[in-house]
Amino acid sequence: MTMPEDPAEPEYRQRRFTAPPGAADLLLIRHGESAPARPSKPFPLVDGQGDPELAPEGLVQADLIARRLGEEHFDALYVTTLRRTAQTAAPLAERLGLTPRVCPELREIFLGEWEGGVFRQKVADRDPLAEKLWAEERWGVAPGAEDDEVFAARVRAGIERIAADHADQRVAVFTHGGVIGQVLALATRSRPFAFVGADNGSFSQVVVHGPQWIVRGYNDIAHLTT
Ligand SMILES: O=C(O)[C@H](O)COP(=O)(O)O
Repeated sequence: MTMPEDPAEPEYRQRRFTAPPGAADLLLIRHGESAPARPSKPFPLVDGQGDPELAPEGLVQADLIARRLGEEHFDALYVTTLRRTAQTAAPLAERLGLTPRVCPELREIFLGEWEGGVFRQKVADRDPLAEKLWAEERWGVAPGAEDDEVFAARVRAGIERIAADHADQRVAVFTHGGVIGQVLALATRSRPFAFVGADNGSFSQVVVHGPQWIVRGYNDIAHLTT
């Protein structure tokens, strides 16, 4: 026999996630597809780093990002020093009436002698050093590349700076595949490359609350596949 419910008894529903007070809610967006690398025409460099423009496919992805997010609220948009992030942010920035800010710390890993498009060729050719880089999960295997710990520290500094400037706010950060992988590795203490390979135009989400970085999503591409 079931007992009748006592209307005075308290009940406890499952809790929905809410960001802790003071946290910054960061949507990490990988830029759209960039122009193909051609051995005869290396990418222009900015501070030594390859700076291709978006490919036509990347421009379409930028529009799809703006269509998905254009009715949502963001307090700020960030891009890096590399034009593929600014080009990807442009349609959303226009819809929202926000001017993107630049976070240099969240520029891509510096790949030394493999900048300008060479990295893609080495990977496609299954160059032994490229195979070693993937096997050991260390960018520093590329000749002259940025040290992995230095990269991790600057990415951490960039995320911490944005989080400090945007407590209780929501921010879209247009950045790079290597950077998104690094942010999620820092958040989860995972293998270094466990989250490398986010798709162009994808969304990943991290809620940053001091040293506590809460992962809310990785590689959401629903807006690109409809
Ligand atoms: O394909 C590339 O050029 C590298 O993987 C760089 O990735 P990114 O375009 O996300 O910076």
